[in-house]
Amino acid sequence: IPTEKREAKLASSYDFNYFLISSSYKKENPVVPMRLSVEKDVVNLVLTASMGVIALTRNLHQYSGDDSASAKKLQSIYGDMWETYKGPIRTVWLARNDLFEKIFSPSTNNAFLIRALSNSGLEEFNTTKIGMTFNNDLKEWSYNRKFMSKAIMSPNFIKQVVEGTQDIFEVMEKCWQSLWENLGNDQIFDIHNWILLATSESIILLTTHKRAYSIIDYYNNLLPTKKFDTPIGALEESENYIASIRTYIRAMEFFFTTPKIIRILPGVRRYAQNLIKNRDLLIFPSAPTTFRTSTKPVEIGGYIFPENLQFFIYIEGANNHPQHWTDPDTFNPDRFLDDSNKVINTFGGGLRMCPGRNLSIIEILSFIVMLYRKYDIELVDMNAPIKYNFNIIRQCVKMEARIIPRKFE
Ligand code: HEM
Repeated sequence: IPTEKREAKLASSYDFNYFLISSSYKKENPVVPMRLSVEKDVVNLVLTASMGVIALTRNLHQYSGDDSASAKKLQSIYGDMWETYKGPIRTVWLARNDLFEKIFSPSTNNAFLIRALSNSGLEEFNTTKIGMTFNNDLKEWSYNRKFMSKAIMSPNFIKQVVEGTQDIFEVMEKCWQSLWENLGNDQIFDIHNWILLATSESIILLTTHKRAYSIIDYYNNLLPTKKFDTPIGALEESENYIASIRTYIRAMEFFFTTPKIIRILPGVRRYAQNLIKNRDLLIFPSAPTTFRTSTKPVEIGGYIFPENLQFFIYIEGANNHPQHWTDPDTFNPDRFLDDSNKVINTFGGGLRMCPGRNLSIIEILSFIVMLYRKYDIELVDMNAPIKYNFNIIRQCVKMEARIIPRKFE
């Protein structure tokens, strides 16, 4: 089908059905829209009215809040390209590396230099002209990005990352030691929280040059009878500060996705105001995201798409694609020895690629070396699914494990 006809077909296929996905993208068995007529019967009337609301909100009622889980399910049904509507907002989802090529191209002529079009929520949260992630002022964004990249790529900075991680790790070990001595060797640790505090402390140390000591705060709450002192000069209320960074990320998602009509509802309004109050507590933190907006008409996967269209890049779906890797869901680090030149888009790509990628890799590597050099980690339940939240980024919320000091002969 010529591309312009495909586009026309795509547009019309949404007009009268409320189904999750356009049948145009479905691989087989196209969806047949169900039609309801208004009858006198009250039950039917209510049903029809609900269908009307659903037709208007389209996929909104199906949105669980977890983009990654929805994407996984949708990819298994519809293949590597599909689209959804949250109310009037059309989003095209892409889940294979070759479909990202134009979006991740490093050219300055790239039609995807903007992550998301400005909307009233992002305006209210004041994030479209400052910072980086949602900054649509490309001059300002480029300046911020160069400044940050230069700062965090310098050898001196990298040295500070490794040394800082080491210091923080030693504080954590001291706390573990005391917990073992006072509560027994079989202690179960929420390993996710310790790691979250350690990495957050590291970022705080690098950005503010102040030690946060949120690990000690956390330990003091776990074992109030054997408290450690927080050293002088530490950032006060560091646990709150870290919680505030997480709230900030949640807020970005809230203001990006919640329509004004919902934001002005009494309870929701209060919530929104609290998120803004939280924003004002902070320096500007970063939030990794995986979506872009077209600023010109563009062809992807054989379809022509208009400008100002939201694209959601499902990186995980592409990274775990069976066409790309053999047994993609098997944990097999050796695969990188054979296929070391394969594309992995974990940090995005092109000019808006994650500027914190080297810092993260260095930090994760340092942390893993320090941990496994001396300890084994044993999950309490190897088969339990990972508990996580999704708001723009996916954050683990709990991971129970025993930390076992390794025995050396
Ligand atoms: C394992 C850790 C991390 C992962 C997996 C990650 C991933 C990502 C991804 C996928 C994007 C979107 C890129 C795109 O659209 O092409 C992104 C953007 C971004 N990341 Fe990260 N990131 C991580 C850590 C960090 C750290 C530590 C920082 C800050 C020091 C950071 C700062 C940013 C910023 C500022 C952006 C927006 C860039 C822009 O719009 O120009 N990230 N990240």
